[in-house]
Amino acid sequence: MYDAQSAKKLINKPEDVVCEMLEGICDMNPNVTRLEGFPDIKVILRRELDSSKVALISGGGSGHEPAHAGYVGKGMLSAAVCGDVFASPSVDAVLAGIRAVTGPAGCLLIVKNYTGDRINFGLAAERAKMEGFKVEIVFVADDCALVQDSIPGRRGLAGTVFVHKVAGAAAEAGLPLLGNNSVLAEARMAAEAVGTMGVALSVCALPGVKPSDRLSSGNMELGLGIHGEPGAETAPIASADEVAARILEKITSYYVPLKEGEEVGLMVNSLGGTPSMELSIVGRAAKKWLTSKGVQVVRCYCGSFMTAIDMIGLSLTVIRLSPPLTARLDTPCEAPGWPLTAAPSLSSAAAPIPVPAGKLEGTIVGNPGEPATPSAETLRAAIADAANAIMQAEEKLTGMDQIVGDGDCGLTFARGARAILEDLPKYPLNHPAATAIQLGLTVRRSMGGSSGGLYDLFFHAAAGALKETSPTCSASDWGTALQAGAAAMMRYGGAAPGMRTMLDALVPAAESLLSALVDGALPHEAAQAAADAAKEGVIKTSTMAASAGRSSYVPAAQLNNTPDPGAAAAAIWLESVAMTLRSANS
Ligand SMILES: Nc1ncnc2c1ncn2[C@@H]1O[C@H](COP(=O)(O)OP(=O)(O)OP(=O)(O)O)[C@@H](O)[C@H]1O
Repeated sequence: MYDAQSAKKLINKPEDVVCEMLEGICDMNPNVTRLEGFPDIKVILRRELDSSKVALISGGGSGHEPAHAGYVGKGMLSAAVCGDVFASPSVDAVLAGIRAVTGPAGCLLIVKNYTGDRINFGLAAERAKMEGFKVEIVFVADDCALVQDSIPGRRGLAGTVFVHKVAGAAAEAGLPLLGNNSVLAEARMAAEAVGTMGVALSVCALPGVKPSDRLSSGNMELGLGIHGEPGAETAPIASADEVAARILEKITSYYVPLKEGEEVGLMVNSLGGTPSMELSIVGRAAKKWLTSKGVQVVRCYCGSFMTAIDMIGLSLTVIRLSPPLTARLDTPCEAPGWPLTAAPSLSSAAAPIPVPAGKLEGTIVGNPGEPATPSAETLRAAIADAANAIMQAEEKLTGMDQIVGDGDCGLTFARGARAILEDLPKYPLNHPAATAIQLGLTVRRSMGGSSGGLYDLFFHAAAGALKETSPTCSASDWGTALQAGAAAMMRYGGAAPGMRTMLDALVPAAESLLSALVDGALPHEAAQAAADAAKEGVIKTSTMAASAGRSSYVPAAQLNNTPDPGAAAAAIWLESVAMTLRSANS
């Protein structure tokens, strides 16, 4: 019995996945349809076919989407013949596909090199020829993991998609099936120019099947296929840069040797479970590696092209290009699986575009060259200690935010604190208002997120309040500045105390600071009163309902007993300031 709970897959029944997926593909793409005989015959084909052009068919087991049904469209495949998950389609299905799309111009079958696909596509081609169809086959064997002379030979991997694209554009351009200048010749040229190798961090989970626990945490497999079979080598997980280098060394050392100045295309292919973020990081490393070898990476493709269901991992494919081959890759096509890729339209390398400086940026109002006054030294220590305290609390803040928010609070605050420590030597500490402006600019540049914007507002409003008195600031000026900062957060952030935000720490802190001073407290005592009020505010947030920030999206029951991380951060830096003032006073 299928256990949806433990399988964690958005399917109905494991036995229906392929049919329902293909129905979905047709429902969502008005340019394709299914062939009669479905579901025994699982062929997805273009609704409008031009029989004067060579037809292209590919296919194989399902589970590699968008390969191959996602590549059916004008300019790429005429049809995709789909098998069950990781199982080659039947001879009858391939033959039905050939009969359906092949006109007088003939048909090319692009087949990944697997024994089952070779047999079923090969037999279907032979039978179709006997029926009078012009049919040719190109096998793609782009796997670079092993130097292999065994019978099955190298596997067909993501490089197959380049062959689809090149042959598809050639067919669309009206080239004949056979001859020197033909669809077959171009498909072969692409197949010979391409090499692929993958890395996996997890084993894929077939619908309804418990995945193997072969890959322990901390390990990766290099040189795998796309059917969950073990890789050629198991190794401890390495960095993106190292993995890209290891894969590319292997690809280019034997199968796709590259000369300096040669042009290549690069494909970064998710095996199904890898986030775009990681694909881009590896893509960056791969492009850098190739460029460092003097190779020109003229096209990059990044995304899901040939997956292994939900496997975490990716493959890199390198294709040696010449201008005609590149032009085939650039030809527009209507297959939804092929990406809209930017071909460089400008000749010079892309350099970052400079941002015109705003009025405030870089304008240091005070003079950092002046000798520091004693209060400037205290301010420096207070800022440094507070930033260090926030950095030390990163893990704690993240832990809270993972329960009540989006899990980035510790990172965001630590990023801001680190940047403040970097910028601190440049702050005009003799001039508190100017320093507050610089603090605002630092957090604006570094923190990001809602809390970064809110602290930017906070510091700029605080600077406004300090300007009246700057450069000499009393403790009550600092209290007023704290109050003004919190008021600006409320004005623009829309929250108020009681809504489970950092205001629940900052507002009582400002009030306590000012009232302690009115009661005759010394500055460091008033600062301690502010820190204590902030801590009490933090405790209160644990039982508050959230009506602002990410916590407002979290179910109320999950919030209970965990304080608001932004409030906790405020209490941490206020406590640190109080300690610094206390030691400056002793
Ligand atoms: N409107 C607001 N006013 C005051 N403080 C807020 C507000 N929204 C969020 N916060 C505070 O910011 C902290 C982090 O908030 P949140 O997780 O919403 O933002 P973020 O992660 O910094 O940014 P993003 O919204 O881009 O994810 C919260 O713990 C809360 O204290």
